[in-house]
Amino acid sequence: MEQVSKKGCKLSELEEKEKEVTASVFLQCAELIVPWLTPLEIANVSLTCRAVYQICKSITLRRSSDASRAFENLPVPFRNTVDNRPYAYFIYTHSLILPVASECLRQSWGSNFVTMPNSNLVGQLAMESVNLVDELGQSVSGCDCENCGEGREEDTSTSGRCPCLSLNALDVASECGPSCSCGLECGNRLSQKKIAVRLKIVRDRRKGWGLYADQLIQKGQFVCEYAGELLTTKDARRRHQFYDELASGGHFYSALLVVREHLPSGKACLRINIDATRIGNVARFINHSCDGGNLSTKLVRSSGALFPRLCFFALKDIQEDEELTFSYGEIRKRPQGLPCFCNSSSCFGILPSEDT
Ligand SMILES: C[S@@+](CC[C@H](N)C(=O)[O-])C[C@H]1O[C@@H](n2cnc3c(N)ncnc32)[C@H](O)[C@@H]1O
Repeated sequence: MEQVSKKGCKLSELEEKEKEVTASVFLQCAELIVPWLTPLEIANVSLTCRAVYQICKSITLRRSSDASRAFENLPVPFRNTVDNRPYAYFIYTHSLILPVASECLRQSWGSNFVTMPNSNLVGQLAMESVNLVDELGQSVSGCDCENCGEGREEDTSTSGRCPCLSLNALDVASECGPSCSCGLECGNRLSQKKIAVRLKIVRDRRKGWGLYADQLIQKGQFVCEYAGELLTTKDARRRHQFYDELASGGHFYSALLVVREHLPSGKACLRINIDATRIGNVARFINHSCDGGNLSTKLVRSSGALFPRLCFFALKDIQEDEELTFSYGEIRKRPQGLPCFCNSSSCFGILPSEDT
């Protein structure tokens, strides 16, 4: 005989309702939690039940439709026609950051809700607070002009030009920065804005993922910055060794780049180690080409910022569907280095490598 509760509902109906509410709360929690999981964790929880499987599936789909997690103005999709990997997993940052401890490495990706991509990256704030200051603690070398970007290329006289523009040198460009009175909308902050060209990340059987143009990119156009963790040389050497071991086992792609800025004295250089392997942006997918590729690199210093940033520009007009590449370097220290599949007529057969 069915029992009747105080409100007159049959107990089995109440139990059913309770189950429905519990299931709906459980699924809402899953929607919130799954975007924070790694691909392996997602694969494991997707086995829980059909509803969680569906959530995991739609999050995987959202991840593969935009590597930039809506941080950039335009989505950067993954395209794979060679195997069943839907996307590559990494944490997104749009700029250089100080190293983040492994236990802090979580970022929501693929959620239905809009999240601030870098809001959980503790290294970000620390990096932004590293600025050049004078003896009184005031930020140095900033400008307080209006229309900073005017006369960028044409005007060679320095009168009336933004002082930040006048600092442009052959191998280091200069932009307005943290110590200037202008904001992000300033015309002299080209490389600090979000990516303005359509890109996609395409899978290759031998090279792994690669970055491709998804529209015509004109010669000279800014493409993206090489963003990632800024490491000390000691840490870079340690990670390099670790990545080499992983790469020798196959299917591991490291994105640790060493940049050297030659100082005016000519006797020393500033060494910058950027590791985009765990935390980076779309530039971490740019493959090497022995012929120099179609991208040029330039160090860009923002006024008042301590470190210059490595930025990529189109070396020539780049057609839609063309792979974006640059040269990783000239030195091949290890004859048994990783094989190169750049396919250029000047291919050396092995990727550049040097002692870090
Ligand atoms: C910065 S990552 C580039 C993205 C990488 N392909 C991926 O799937 O993540 C650098 C690594 O990609 C691979 N790679 C880059 N250029 C290559 C080339 N021309 N031939 C073969 N492998 C290449 C190497 O494993 C290299 O260590």
